[in-house]
Amino acid sequence: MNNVFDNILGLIGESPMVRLNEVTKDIPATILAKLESFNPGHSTKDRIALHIIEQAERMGLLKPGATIIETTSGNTGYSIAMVSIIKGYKCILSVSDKTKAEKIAYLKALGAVVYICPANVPAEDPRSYYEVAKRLAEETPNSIYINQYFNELNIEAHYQTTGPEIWKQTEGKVTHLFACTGTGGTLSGSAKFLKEKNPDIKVIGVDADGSILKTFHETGEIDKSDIHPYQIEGMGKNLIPKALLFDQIDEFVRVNDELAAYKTREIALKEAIMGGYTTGAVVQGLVQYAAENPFNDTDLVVLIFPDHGSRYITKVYSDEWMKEQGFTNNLVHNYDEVFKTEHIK
Ligand SMILES: Cc1ncc(COP(=O)(O)O)c(C=O)c1O
Repeated sequence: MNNVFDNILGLIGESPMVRLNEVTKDIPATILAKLESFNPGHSTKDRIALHIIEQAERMGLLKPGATIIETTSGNTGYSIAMVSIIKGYKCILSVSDKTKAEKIAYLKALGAVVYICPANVPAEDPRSYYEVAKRLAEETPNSIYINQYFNELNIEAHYQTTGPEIWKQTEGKVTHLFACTGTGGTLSGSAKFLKEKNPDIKVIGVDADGSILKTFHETGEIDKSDIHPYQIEGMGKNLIPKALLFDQIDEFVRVNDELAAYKTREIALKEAIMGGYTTGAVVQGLVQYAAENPFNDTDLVVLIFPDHGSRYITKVYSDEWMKEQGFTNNLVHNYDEVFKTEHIK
C-alpha cells in the first residue's frame, strides 16, 4: 500500500514549501514558504507535541491513562489533544482569554478540558495561564506538564525535523531563515541544525510590537516599557523563554498588529494561501528587514508559515473585526472593493 498510515500521527512533518510569487515580488531573492498547516493538526506544534510525549514515554514518565497538561494559545493544545487521543491520554489545557471561541471549540472537539485565563496579567500572577497549568500539574496525579516555553525538547523537535527538512528541501542552498518567535522553539531548533551545516545562514526572528524579545536580544535586558497588549496570538512574550536560543538568532524585527493583519489578508488574496495571523507577521517581518538589508537574486529565503487561517475566521479574516481594530487604512486593498459582500434578496 502506498501513502497509507497507521493513524493520523504518521502525517506529522515533511511539510511542503511553496514559492511566493506576488506578495514579495519587489524582493529579488527566491522566497519559499514552509507550510506547517499541512501537518494533520494544521500547525507546526504537531512536531513538538509528538516529540515531547514520545520522549516522556521513552523515559517512563507517562503511565497508561496519564494526563497531559499545557499552556497554549491554541495550536499546541490542538496538537497535544490529537496525540493524546491516539495514545490514550487525558488532556488539560490552560489558554489565554485572547484566544477566539472557535480555537477553543477545536480543542474541545478533540476532548480537551480547557481553562480560560486572563492574558493581561503578569506571568507570575496566580491567574496567568502559566501559573494555572503549574497548579493543575501539581494537583493532578499521574500527570506531566509539557511546559513548552521552558522545555528543551521543544527545540530538539525542530532540530530533528524542521531544520533537516529545510536543508533537504533547499538542497543546502538556503541563505536566510525567518520565523515568528513565541516559545522560540521553531526558530531555535531549525537554526541550530542549519547553522551547523552552514554558519553563514542568516537567522531572523520576528517579534511582536508589545513583546520584550527584540530588546532583550539586543541589550540583554528586559525593558518593561516594551510590554503592552497586542492582538497577534502565538508570537512575542512578556518573559524570556528557555526554548529561545538567542545566540542562534542574528537579528530580530518587530511587527505590529495592523501591518501583520494587512499582510495576512494580502497573502490570501495574492498567493491563495490562507495562513494564520503570524503568517502575515513573518512576511511583514521580511518586508521590513528587506527595506534595511537588500537581498540579491542568489539569496534563498525560507519563511515558516506556522498555521492555517481557518482558526482566524472571526479575527483577521473578519472585515468587522478589522474595522473594529481601526485597520481600515489598507494601502494594498480598497476595503469597499475587496471586502465586499453582496446579499441578493
Ligand atoms: C500561530 C503561531 N505562530 C507562531 C508561533 C511561534 O512558534 P514557536 O513557539 O516555535 O516560537 C506559535 C507558537 O505558539 C503559534 O501558535
